[in-house]
Amino acid sequence: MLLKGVRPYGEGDPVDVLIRDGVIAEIGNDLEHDGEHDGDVIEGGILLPGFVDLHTHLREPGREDTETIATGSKAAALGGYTAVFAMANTDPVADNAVIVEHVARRGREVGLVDVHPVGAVTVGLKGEMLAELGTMAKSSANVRVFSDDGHCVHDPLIMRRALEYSKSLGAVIAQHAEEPRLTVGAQAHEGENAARLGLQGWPAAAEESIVARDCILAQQVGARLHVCHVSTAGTAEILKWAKARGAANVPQAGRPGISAEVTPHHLLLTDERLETYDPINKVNPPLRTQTDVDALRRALADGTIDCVATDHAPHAVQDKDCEWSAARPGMLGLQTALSVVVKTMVETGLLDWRGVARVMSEKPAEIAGLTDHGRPVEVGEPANLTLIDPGAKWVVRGAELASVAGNTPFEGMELPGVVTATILRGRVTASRGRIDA
Ligand SMILES: NC(=O)N[C@@H](CC(=O)O)C(=O)O
Ligand SMILES: [Zn+2]
Ligand SMILES: [Zn+2]
Repeated sequence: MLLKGVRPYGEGDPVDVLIRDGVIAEIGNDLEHDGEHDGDVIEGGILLPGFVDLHTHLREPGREDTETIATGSKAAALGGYTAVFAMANTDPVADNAVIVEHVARRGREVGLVDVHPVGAVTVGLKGEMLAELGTMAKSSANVRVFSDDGHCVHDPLIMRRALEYSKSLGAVIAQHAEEPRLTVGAQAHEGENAARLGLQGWPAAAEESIVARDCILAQQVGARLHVCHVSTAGTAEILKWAKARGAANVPQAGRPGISAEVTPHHLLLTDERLETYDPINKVNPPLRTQTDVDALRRALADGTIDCVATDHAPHAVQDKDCEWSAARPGMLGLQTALSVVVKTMVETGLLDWRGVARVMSEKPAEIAGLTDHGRPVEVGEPANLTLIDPGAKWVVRGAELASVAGNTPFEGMELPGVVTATILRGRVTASRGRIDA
């Protein structure tokens, strides 16, 4: 395959990139095919390492009416992703080797993106008994990220045991930080808007108190903690404090002791959208205030928050087109993530394209311990790549997205940045909005 006139990280003059046997073989000018096979030739664009999503809900097994590993993989490839981590809140829950091996095998069969199953921390996500982290880690799914996402590991002793166990496995615990006793019946950010609209509040303290506790536990144990979907300015401050404090005892050289992600929707949307009571805007943790949005953008730019993760959460029409308190929380994210990052971070000057590569590919891969994704765009590296047309714009239509579900909060928005090609080990998986099956 030959990429002609592309600009790695959007820097310097256009170059040609020759890919052979799934590896970047040559980078230079006026490169030609090596003759034996013509392969694809793709022209132009900004070349980045393929995106890695640490937080995706593929809904298989159990809710294939909203997404499957196949449709979710298509959405991921169209969004520029070459690897995704599929959360364990499936039905049955991915709290044992059989389920995680099924998800990994299905992902390989579909073959559009590397699907890495996340293992549950506790049996059934109930927060009461540790799941078999060891057998999931030793299974052919090679699980290295454990999370009860959708639920919080709220018992501090269980969380401490999970951190100790994950440390022995060289794994990381990804926490959905929500103190459940502070969010009983919570529907939206606890602030002026929820009060005025009569919606039960989801206080920032419910997230921040868990994050502070978990940072202290992780540093005491010397284990690795990843904070899911950071949503408040306060959590960003706690992360800055914890990272400064914990700089000394990084448990595994080269891999962050404490890391965190922010979602595209928390970088752009606020609780002003509650006005319409449209449950498309219902999400856990909830949309917060503009002050929070601005703080999250700054924290992502300065590295306090390590990466972007989509929290791609497909839901059926009947779980969204209903009255607010009955609706399921969650938003689609895989196909719109890059564009929202361009709109909120690149166009605002907070990140350059090297920064986009860091937060969407390099850091997620490092946190999860992937060795073949998030690599430099250099000769000898695996050809897991994403080509972007930065100047193009597109209008989001939920019905046109690859997911079975259509619950995008960006419906009708014109967004900047189009993924023109996604390449998985030298093979085009998606180009200009089409899947190259
Ligand atoms: N984010 C959400 O609002 N929902 C997620 C679960 C989660 O991430 O908490 C889901 O699985 O639907
Ligand atoms: Zn969550
Ligand atoms: Zn989630």
